[in-house]
Amino acid sequence: MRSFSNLLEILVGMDSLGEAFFIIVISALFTHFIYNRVQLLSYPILLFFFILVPTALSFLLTSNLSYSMSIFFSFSVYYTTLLGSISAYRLSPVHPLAQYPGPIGLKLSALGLFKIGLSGKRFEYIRSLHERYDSDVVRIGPNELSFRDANTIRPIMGANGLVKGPALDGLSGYSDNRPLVAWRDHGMHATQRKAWTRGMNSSALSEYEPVLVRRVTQVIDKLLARKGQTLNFVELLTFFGYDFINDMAFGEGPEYMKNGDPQGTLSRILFALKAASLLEALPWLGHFVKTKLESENRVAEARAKARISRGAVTKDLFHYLAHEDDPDKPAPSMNAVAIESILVIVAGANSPVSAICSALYLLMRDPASYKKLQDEIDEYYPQEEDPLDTKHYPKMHFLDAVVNEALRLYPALLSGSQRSTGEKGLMIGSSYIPPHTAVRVHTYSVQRDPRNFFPSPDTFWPDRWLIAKDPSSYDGPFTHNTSAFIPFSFGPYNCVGKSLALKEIKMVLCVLLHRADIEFPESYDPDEWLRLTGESLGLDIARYPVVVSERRASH
Ligand code: HEM
Repeated sequence: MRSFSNLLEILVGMDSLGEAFFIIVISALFTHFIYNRVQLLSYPILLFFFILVPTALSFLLTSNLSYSMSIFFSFSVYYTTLLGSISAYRLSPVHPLAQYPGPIGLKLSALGLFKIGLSGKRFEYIRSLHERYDSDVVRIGPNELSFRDANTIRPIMGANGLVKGPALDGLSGYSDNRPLVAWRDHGMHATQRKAWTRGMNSSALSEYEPVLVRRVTQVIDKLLARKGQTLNFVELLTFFGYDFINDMAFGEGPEYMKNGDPQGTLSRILFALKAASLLEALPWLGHFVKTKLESENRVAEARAKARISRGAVTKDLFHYLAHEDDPDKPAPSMNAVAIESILVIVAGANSPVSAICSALYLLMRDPASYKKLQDEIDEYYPQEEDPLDTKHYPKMHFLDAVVNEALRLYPALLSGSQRSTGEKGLMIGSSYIPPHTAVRVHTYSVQRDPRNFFPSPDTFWPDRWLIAKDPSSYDGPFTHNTSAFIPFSFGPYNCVGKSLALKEIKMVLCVLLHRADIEFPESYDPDEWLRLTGESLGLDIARYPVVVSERRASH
């Protein structure tokens, strides 16, 4: 009461300059109040609150100050108050996320995570925060939490879990025409996913298999054509991945393995993914800037449109996405189908290639596992059997273990996929997460947590997957929590391409180790790969050189 009467006394005693500054401060506080409730995301609204209001307020000062000084002081006081008020609120105990630990820089602004993203090591940084604060929940943004506890996977990502967070809004330019992965609305997502599910069912996959066989044969022949020489494995595999996905999705493509990439298209896509990943931290920027991914998007869309107009030559993925398989259903618009093309290319090519390259890297660093896998392949595929024939893959437990272990250590989405608590908020255990909080289960931390995988959670040890099936075969403390293994995500937004991806990864590894021996050149320091591998929109795998020698000719 006393402070209120003090305030009144001050106000009454104020001169006109004091009153003017007081009004500017109150206006800035009001803008913060609005900012906390509404997204100020259109040019006219931004112009109003951030330019027009302080400009109009400067007129209150013109009776005491020159016009230019009035503008200067009005903007200075307005912005200082606004930023001060926002910062104080975000750091204060009244902020809804105040109870969760995190570095001050990240609590203050999403720019903090944006800056970490530039290093490509956001995944390692977030894991280090969980360790530093010894907490399963850390605050990684003013309004974002990261979770490390495997028990949160189901409530956050499961069937009754949360909708997608705003991270990918910026990439879609907030448009109503989005690829499947970017839909936040459960209903729209479920409708759009139906065609994808048909395009990835077992009969569709068997249509794609001859294409895969042809491309795998081609890539191994390419490798062996340069036996004894040092070659860039990741680049060749990337060419393979893009050639396969173009055939599988559009029925044809630019033939990177044959022609190389003289136009630098793939380097542009990979660079664009890095730039685009930064928009994850500041999605609202998508209202104002177009990323380089946007231009690659247009190229991919043009290819999809040409394919749809041409009609199917084979039953490729767009055969299903464009409902050519079900002519009785109303066909989706050309734009709605074409928008999927960049998702097909990027998710369909990069993720399996990253998995193959990380598995091979890890095998080459672990000669015992390398030999064990090669022995298993030789056992199932003796000389007279063809490893391109997938019939034995389901029985090859060590192959399965190698692929799982590579995906455990290097999942495609190292930092997981963002969700939002929406209007209702979320109760997890005894903690309440307030409405409109962005949350992510941090895949990299969960999959390397010793409470889920023990011993040696950071070590490539495929045998753990065999021991899990027969725990009596291991003497000592052992933990293997498969519900903490989520490389393909979990719940309604999980990876629709999982079966195709696993078939592709297994076929390449099987045929490669069947026909060739492969190792790093002596001059190469494999630790360099660990330093350079990072995170963009997905796993950004570093290149490494290999030397191959031939074991046997093809069938
Ligand atoms: C090792 C290979 C792969 C891994 C680790 C992987 C991982 C993932 C993950 C983690 C998600 C969830 C994304 C999110 O929640 O935001 C996802 C979604 C998706 N993936 Fe994959 N993926 C792989 C291969 C593929 C392939 C070959 C395709 C086929 C073209 C594909 C198509 C998709 C699509 C369309 C989605 C969106 C699903 C939806 O939102 O309903 N992925 N993938």
